[in-house]
Amino acid sequence: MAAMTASDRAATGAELWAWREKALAEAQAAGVDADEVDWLLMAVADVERLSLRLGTVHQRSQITLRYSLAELERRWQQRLTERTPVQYLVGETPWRDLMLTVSPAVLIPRPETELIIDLAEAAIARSPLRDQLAQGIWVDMGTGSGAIALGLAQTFPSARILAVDFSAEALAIAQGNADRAGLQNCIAFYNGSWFEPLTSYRGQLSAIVSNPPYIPSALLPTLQPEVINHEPASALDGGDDGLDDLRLLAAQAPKYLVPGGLWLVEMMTGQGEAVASLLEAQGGYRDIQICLDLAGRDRFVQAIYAPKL
Ligand SMILES: C[S@@+](CC[C@H](N)C(=O)[O-])C[C@H]1O[C@@H](n2cnc3c(N)ncnc32)[C@H](O)[C@@H]1O
Repeated sequence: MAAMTASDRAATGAELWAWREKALAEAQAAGVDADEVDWLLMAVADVERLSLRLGTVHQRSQITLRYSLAELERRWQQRLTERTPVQYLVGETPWRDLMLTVSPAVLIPRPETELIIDLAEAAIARSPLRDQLAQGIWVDMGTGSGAIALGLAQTFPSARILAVDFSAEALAIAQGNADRAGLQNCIAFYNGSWFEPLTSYRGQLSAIVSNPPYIPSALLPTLQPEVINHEPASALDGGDDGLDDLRLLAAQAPKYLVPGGLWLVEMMTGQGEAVASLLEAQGGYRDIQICLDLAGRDRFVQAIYAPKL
């Protein structure tokens, strides 16, 4: 980004309003969600959503900017022509009640994933071991931006959370997000492939929670350009049937969970029966449940580790 001069750091309400009108027309023509225009504006300028909706921003004589109008326009054109997700352009995204830093090194945490925290909370509330589990060691496998680890740390303040990712770049973002949320003392970060960095935790984990890559490789080219051209392929590609990583998590978890511990994953709609079958075939799980997302689609599978004695 070019260095900003003092005059770059401010715009009139009328200037921002005119830019917004132009961008809204371009968004409509390009099939981009109109809300993204306001999202970008709010990230750049000291403006409230309501003042944009009501048009009162127009009346303000001077508005402070984080970067210049020219830079705003450059990023907007990048959104339209390169289909760069707006979250990467502004460098952050809301998730639950958190604001998370994101970069192209991490998957943009999705709204549907927010539910995994509520499912974990409900599963622990139902467990006869609830106090023990809630104070135990939890893992977010494939933490990316750290979204799930942070959500778990907020929900289970007495738990110790481990966040694993094989991308060192992703872990740096996740660590920054833990600092930003004041949760850095609750979460330990591990760089490595799935259980590899956790061998010292065998038999000790209260819960394994994960949103692993689950998209069948052949489907990757059919994803929206925002996803396939910008988000890390290593966060998406689940191998031939999409189940490579889910299979590994189902097979390895019994070595790490305490009896009564929770196994909870997100998967692609339509994979519920296959994932439940993996767990049944493994033999060490009970209470296997396919859970729906808010749109009513199978999106999560949970189970309790119950070793055969
Ligand atoms: C679908 S993304 C989920 C990111 C984040 N948990 C979320 O829900 O937004 C999957 C994550 O798994 C990580 N990952 C992929 N393969 C891995 C492996 N073998 N070991 C550890 N992490 C892996 C990717 O780097 C990515 O961050």
